[in-house]
Amino acid sequence: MLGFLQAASGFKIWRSSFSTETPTMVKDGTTSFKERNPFITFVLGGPGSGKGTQCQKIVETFGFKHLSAGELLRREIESNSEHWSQMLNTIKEGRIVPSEVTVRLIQQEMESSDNNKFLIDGFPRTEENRIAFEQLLGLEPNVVLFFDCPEEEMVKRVLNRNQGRVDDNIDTVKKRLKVFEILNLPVIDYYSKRGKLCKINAVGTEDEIFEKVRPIFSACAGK
Ligand SMILES: Nc1ncnc2c1ncn2[C@@H]1O[C@H](COP(=O)(O)OP(=O)(O)OP(=O)(O)O)[C@@H](O)[C@H]1O
Ligand SMILES: O=c1ccn([C@@H]2O[C@H](COP(=O)(O)O)[C@@H](O)[C@H]2O)c(=O)[nH]1
Ligand SMILES: [Mg+2]
Repeated sequence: MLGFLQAASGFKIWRSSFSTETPTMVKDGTTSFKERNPFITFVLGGPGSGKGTQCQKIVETFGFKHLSAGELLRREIESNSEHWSQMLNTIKEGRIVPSEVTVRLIQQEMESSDNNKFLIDGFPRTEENRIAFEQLLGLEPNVVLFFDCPEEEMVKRVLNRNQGRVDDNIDTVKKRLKVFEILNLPVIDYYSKRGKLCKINAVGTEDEIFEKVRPIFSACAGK
């Protein structure tokens, strides 16, 4: 099944053109990002579960830097960067972009930020993503939020979103849900076993859900 999900994107050819250099290596005496001891939150959940909406509220209340992996990829496509057409096709098909690309984009944003508290929204999508991030940056998340939402509600929210996203249509949403179940749930399960998962019932108003999120960060931010 995993083979089926990844086979059709020509990933092997695409992947081979990325450098394997470890980007966190200390160069010219500068300190590595890891030494900044950043506070990292991964924000997970199916398509339309409300990750972006809740991240916005966390930013406003607790001053985190919000990095949406999907948004970083969409920005790359819009700027016609290398491999933009493969990325666009991958997103249209609801498949997952190779880890090298996504980790590099996230790492660049983190390293260039003055903020040291990060919300990484919609990443890692796969066990391979997770391992790539942890190995390349030498870091693990402090907390993992999981917005748990019924499929029917997620489909309704995505189809009502109206932001012009190429993947907000019923065919792609069905594929994204399948990819979420097969590739992302194992990541959630991994962090659950590591005692890092905060599972939040994502049904209710945006404010009601934020009241479940707030205590997770209040403890460390004193708010
Ligand atoms: N609690 C809620 N109740 C109803 N609608 C919501 C709620 N939270 C978010 N929405 C709406 O649902 C849509 C999807 O929310 P959002 O973009 O935050 O989800 P997401 O998890 O980031 O999705 P994706 O993975 O597709 O980026 C948006 O139009 C948003 O306004
Ligand atoms: O780590 C990631 C994150 C996202 N993608 C691709 O982007 C779309 C949209 O992501 P959203 O989080 O819903 O904005 C997703 O369906 C994937 O195709 C990815 O490949 N890797
Ligand atoms: Mg989102």
